Amino acid sequence: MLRWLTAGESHGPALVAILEGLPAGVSVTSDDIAAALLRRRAGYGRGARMKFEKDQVSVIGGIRHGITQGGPVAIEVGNTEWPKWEKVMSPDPVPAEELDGVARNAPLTRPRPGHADLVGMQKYGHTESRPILERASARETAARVAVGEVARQFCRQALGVEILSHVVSMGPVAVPENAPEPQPQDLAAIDEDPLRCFDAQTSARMVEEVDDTRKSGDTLGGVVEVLAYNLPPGLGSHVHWDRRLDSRLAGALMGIQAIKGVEVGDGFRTAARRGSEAHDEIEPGPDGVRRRTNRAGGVEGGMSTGDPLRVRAAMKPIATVPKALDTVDIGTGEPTKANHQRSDVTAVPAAGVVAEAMVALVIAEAAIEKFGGDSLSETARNLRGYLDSLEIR
Ligand SMILES: Cc1cc2nc3c(=O)[nH]c(=O)nc-3n(C[C@H](O)[C@H](O)[C@H](O)COP(=O)(O)O)c2cc1C
Ligand SMILES: C=C(O[C@@H]1CC(C(=O)O)=C[C@@H](OP(=O)(O)O)[C@H]1O)C(=O)O
Repeated sequence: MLRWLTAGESHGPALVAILEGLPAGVSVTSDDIAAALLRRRAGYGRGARMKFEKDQVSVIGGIRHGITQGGPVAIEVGNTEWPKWEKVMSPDPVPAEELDGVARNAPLTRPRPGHADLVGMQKYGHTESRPILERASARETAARVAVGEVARQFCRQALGVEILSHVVSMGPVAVPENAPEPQPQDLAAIDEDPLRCFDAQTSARMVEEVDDTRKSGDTLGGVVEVLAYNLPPGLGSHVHWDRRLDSRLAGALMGIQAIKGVEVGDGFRTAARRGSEAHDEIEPGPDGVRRRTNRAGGVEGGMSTGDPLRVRAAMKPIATVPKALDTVDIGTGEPTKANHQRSDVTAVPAAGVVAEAMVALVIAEAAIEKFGGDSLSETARNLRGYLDSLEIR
């Protein structure tokens, strides 16, 4: 069984993540994790914070000399901005006079629409939103990407699975429906594109859209697509709702801050088609049976089919809109404008990197469930044995 958890706040000293249940023998270094975190920070449209803040990776346990040992993998992602927040976010009590007049400590009583602020204050009994927004912030996704990188290496080394993502729409600007699907070797080129879009012409139009939006004091959302190649057939199961691979992927993607819709395969587009145009017909192929198309996105009956996995996640526009939205000051009860300091214009490219991490964690979990193994070689051997013994190919 694979389990993982994160802890930490946006302006705390560090985020931490623990990944438990991963076989021994996966090669992964702090540099691999740091590189994954750098990818998450990149992307046109992100705000000032991405420039001055740095992630500091320390592996606390579970990896020795670049190889997982079989015990829990614990990773700390330190925040270089912590000295500025040491008093405001101190875990221990701070004398009142030391906080007097500290601007960062001013109570945030103007909850931002579209954030966890208002309902979080109600639910947890706070009179200001700092305690809520610190944990709700998508800074937490740095910890997910850290453990997601370990899971990705497991997927690659044990299963030969490669995971990538690209931005397919930014606000109203979308990649054409018939554009070619990126392949694993295209990931480096996608990462070089300012919007992580696999279509240079569309990317240029997306950049313009982000610039226009920034100028008008507004924000943007969009859609990312994650692809996973070389999955074996049979991860997940049709027998129970929470064992379905599609439901687990949907939950994992919806669990990313600001994701409001998930599509598996052609998803919502399928709903508009007739049945004869919606499914993937089966035919004899040179290596056994195969599907003629992959409209289902590599999942049928809640199980991976062996065709490329294709899922999309729709991100809402950033909620901390610079031309601040209407709210109520909880201290006075008066209408006012929401708290705003700065924000990303869009974080869709970063959301794609986070989505890759979530997909890697779900695939790793489903593979460990099916193939077991306390070491990488044992998992790989069990996978080979399963593939060799498949009666229908
Ligand atoms: C990578 C990433 C970066 C984000 N950056 C911001 C941001 O700068 N400003 C903002 O208001 N929301 C940002 N968000 C979204 C908020 O965290 C999210 O909307 C908020 O926590 C409320 O959660 P909900 O949208 O899922 O309801 C970001 C999300 C992600 C995934
Ligand atoms: C710090 C990160 O993202 C932050 C996520 C975030 C939010 O509300 O989710 C809001 C912004 O922070 P702030 O409100 O302090 O400017 C982003 O910069 C990160 O991704 O590392």
